[in-house]
Formats: sequence, C-alpha cells, structure tokens
Amino acid sequence: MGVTFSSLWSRLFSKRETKVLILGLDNAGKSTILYRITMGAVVASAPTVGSNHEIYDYKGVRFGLIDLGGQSSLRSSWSQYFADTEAIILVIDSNDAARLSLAKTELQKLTKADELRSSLLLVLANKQDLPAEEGRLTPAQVSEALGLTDLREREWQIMGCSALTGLGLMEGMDWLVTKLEAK
Ligand SMILES: Nc1nc2c(ncn2[C@@H]2O[C@H](COP(=O)(O)OP(=O)(O)OP(=O)(O)O)[C@@H](O)[C@H]2O)c(=O)[nH]1
Ligand SMILES: [Mg+2]
Repeated sequence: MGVTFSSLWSRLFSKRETKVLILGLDNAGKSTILYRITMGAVVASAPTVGSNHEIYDYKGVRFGLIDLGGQSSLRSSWSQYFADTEAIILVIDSNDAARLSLAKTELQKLTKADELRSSLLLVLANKQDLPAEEGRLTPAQVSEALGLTDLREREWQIMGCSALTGLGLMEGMDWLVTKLEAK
C-alpha cells in the first residue's frame, strides 16, 4: 500500500514527466495528433526529422509526449529514446492498408525491445474520418492486421481516432491515465 501511494503521489504531485513515445510509420498522423492533443487544433507540419517534445498536463498526470519521425531512415534511431518510456502511442494510418504489414514489423521490434518491456501500448487507428468505401479500415481490422491479440504480457488498447476531428483522442489519453494510476 505504501509503495502504491508513493508512486501515485510522485506521479500526481511532483510533476514528474511521464514519458510517452508517439511512434508509427511516416504520414500516419503522429505530429498532427501531438498538436491536436496539446494545442487543441490542427497544425500543419512537415514530415518530422528528429523529434517534437511537448509537455501536457492531463487529469493530474504531467505527460512528456515525444513524437519521432517515422520515415524508414529515421526509424532505426527510435531506440535512442526508449529508456524510461512508460507508454507508447503507436499511430496507424487506417487508410494505408498496403503498409500495415510494415507497421506490424515495426510493432514487433517495439514489443521485443527490452527497455519497452513494461511500457503500456495504445494503438491509435487514425484517419477514421476518411470514407470506409475508399478503403479506410476499422479499428477491428487494424487490430487483426497487427495481430494485437497475440501480444502477451503487455497492457494494450486500440482506439479509432481522427486527428482532424479530434474523435477518440481524449478517450485514448483517458485509458493511459487509468492504466498509469493503476501501475
Ligand atoms: N484525413 C486525415 N488526415 C490526417 C489525419 N491525421 C493526419 N492527417 C494527415 O496526414 C498527413 C501526415 O500527417 P503528419 O502528422 O505529418 O504525419 P507523421 O506521422 O507525423 O509523419 P512523419 O513526421 O513523417 O513521421 C498530413 O497531411 C495530415 O494532415 C486524420 O486523422 N485524418
Ligand atoms: Mg511527424
């Protein structure tokens, strides 16, 4: 009980940053999601080279949200950021069925990384505002393609979202807060 209380205390009141990495393939919508959450607006941004770091206080948790570039040449440097990561937000372009197997390969690398062993995993099936008739997949289809139900010993959740409309984003943050408080 003492341990639980002190970890809650440190998270809620010391304003220690809870490190969250926002990862996913290029064009998935990571930076758009970052700024939609932290600024409440859609901010146009060029493909990320390097990282964007924003602090976001939400429901008593001080999130340190770190958005990394997803281009193939940049993905090999993701691991430099892994230490002390409490949660990964994996952003998927639900309209890019052709690259879901590549996204799955990247997810498998993340799940094998020792430093991410105890990180929570929130998968955001982004771009749900696009029409299903034109090939946009549902969160259930994205989950199936990524093989999420095969993940063992990891707390994960998938949610549909749209960085353009804001749909689903705060529900994702709520899930993180709930799981972090239970840690
Ligand atoms: N329709 C739609 N477009 C989106 C959504 N989210 C992002 N986009 C668009 O997708 C494109 C890529 O968005 P970014 O946020 O730059 O993607 P990223 O994942 O940060 O890409 P990298 O920095 O290259 O890794 C932009 O044109 C966005 O406007 C969404 O929810 N719906
Ligand atoms: Mg970006």
